Amino acid sequence: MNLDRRLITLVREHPVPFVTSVIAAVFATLALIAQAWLICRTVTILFLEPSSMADLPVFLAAFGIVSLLKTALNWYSAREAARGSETLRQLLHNRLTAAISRLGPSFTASRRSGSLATTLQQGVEALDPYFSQYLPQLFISVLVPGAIAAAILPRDLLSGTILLCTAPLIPLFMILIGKAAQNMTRQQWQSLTRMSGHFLDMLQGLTTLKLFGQSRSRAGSIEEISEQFRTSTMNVLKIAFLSSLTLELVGTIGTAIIAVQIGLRLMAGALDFQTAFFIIILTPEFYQPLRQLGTKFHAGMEGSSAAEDIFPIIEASEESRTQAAADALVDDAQPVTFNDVSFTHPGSDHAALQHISFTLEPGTTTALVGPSGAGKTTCMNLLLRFISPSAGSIITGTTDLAETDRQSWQNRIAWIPQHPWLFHTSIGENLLIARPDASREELMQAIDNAGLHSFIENLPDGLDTVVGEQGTAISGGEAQRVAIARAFLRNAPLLLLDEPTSHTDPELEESLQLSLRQLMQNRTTLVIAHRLSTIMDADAILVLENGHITASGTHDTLIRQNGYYRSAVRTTGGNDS
Ligand SMILES: Nc1ncnc2c1ncn2[C@@H]1O[C@H](COP(=O)(O)OP(=O)(O)OP(=O)(O)O)[C@@H](O)[C@H]1O
Repeated sequence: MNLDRRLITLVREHPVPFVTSVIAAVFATLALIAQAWLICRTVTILFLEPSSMADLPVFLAAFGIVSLLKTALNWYSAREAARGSETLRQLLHNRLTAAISRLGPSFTASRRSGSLATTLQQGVEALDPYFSQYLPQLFISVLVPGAIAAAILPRDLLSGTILLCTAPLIPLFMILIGKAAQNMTRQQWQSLTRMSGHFLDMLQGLTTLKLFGQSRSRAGSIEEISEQFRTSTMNVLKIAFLSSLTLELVGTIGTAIIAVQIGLRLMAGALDFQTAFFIIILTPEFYQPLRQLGTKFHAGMEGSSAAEDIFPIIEASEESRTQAAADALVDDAQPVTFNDVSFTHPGSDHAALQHISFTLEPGTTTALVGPSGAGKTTCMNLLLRFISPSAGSIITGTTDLAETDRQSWQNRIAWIPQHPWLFHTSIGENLLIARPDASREELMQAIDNAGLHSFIENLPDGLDTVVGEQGTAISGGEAQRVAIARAFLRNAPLLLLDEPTSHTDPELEESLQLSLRQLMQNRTTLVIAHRLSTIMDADAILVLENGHITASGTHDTLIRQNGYYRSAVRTTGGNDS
């Protein structure tokens, strides 16, 4: 019946609007029964009991009041359900966003951005009809027919029994059809997320596609995926129409049986007119909620499918939070030691790191060098706690990093990635992201230290100039300076630095290095070195090859050994890894 346990648990957290909605719907049904009785009374007086004509104005007035009440109650029921749905969707959206941010970049990197965005937006929105229509309707379709049957049974046992016997056929058919439709709805949802992922991928890589003359063939594959989505949508719609038709049929046949047997008994004089009329009016209303449940069934299935995408993300992040909740706060400046660490990426058949051991001594600079794919970024991600070791441990002081609070650990880190991300907002806000409570003086000092002063002075609106996506264009070197300024603002004891591979002009390069050297002073630094020339002064250089540390030492000791480091320095002239 599309009753996802996790969605129901969510409703239990905020049950009031839903309970109110169902109660209002039940009262609306009572008003409907009263309305039916008043109509019967009025018609009976008009045609069969002229002697009671004096009571007619009272019945008409009561009919007007009850009709108004019923309309108001139905409106209130729908409004409460919509309010409950709004609260739950907001709650789920917040939890999902928090879960994604808690799971971090290694999680987002493992998912296609487009499909993640679809889950976050359309997935949560797909739950609106589930919460606001399908779920209340489930209760209404039990309570309302129940109330109507209770009103009919004491007046006419036969009609009541026919209603009670035919009613279960509707949910029975719904379950049978639902089972067939479940897979199709799932397929439709998967096609949608796949299509979104593919589309975003294509948009982001449009330059590359154009350059290689592949944009047309890629447009073809978008067409193919859209066609798959269209086919799966049509399949789902076919089932939805089929289920509506079946349920309508059951409702119509049930109504017809009641009408025929009532007509026959009325003609035979076995039933009085008022009771017969009362039952005839109420019978379609008896089937109505069940029919509506049929039309909302599709919304229920879509909600359940979306939930299957949403909840695994929240549950995965809950696991990591449970672990973090028991954690201690991180101690201050301490050596950080990799103790026999191994790591295999999920889904990969080989280990990215195998039995790695080294120590970052406080206040020193350690450089990681090695060919592409050696495991340098994996080391950095382990330190950033975007991922955790598959075996071995990382120790800070005497505490296992896994037992410390992740946020408090990350607060002690300044990270300069290879491609710093600039948000579509002012340059000032882009900098303050590193420390939102920084004073104006601290911000200006960081800008000075990073050598960004003249760049910002020349921007049309200074610090308020919008940069990032579609904002003022910013060069790779300037973006790197923004990252350095962020690190100055962060003022964290542990500095992780992924050197940019692109060459800037020598003058800019020199001034970037100056800023970096100033930043590295008195901090524990780990640098992924792509330009070997920049790490000659490092306190320790670790050579990483194929997931193993194959050599370590200073520049002077390593250059004397016949290994990767010496050959890399010789082949690149000390300029590139
Ligand atoms: N998300 C991932 N899933 C599966 N395997 C991965 C993933 N990320 C990296 N790897 C693999 O792990 C190994 C180490 O990769 P890593 O990115 O750490 O190397 P690297 O030394 O930083 O390379 P580069 O200098 O080119 O950035 C490689 O074999 C890579 O293919």
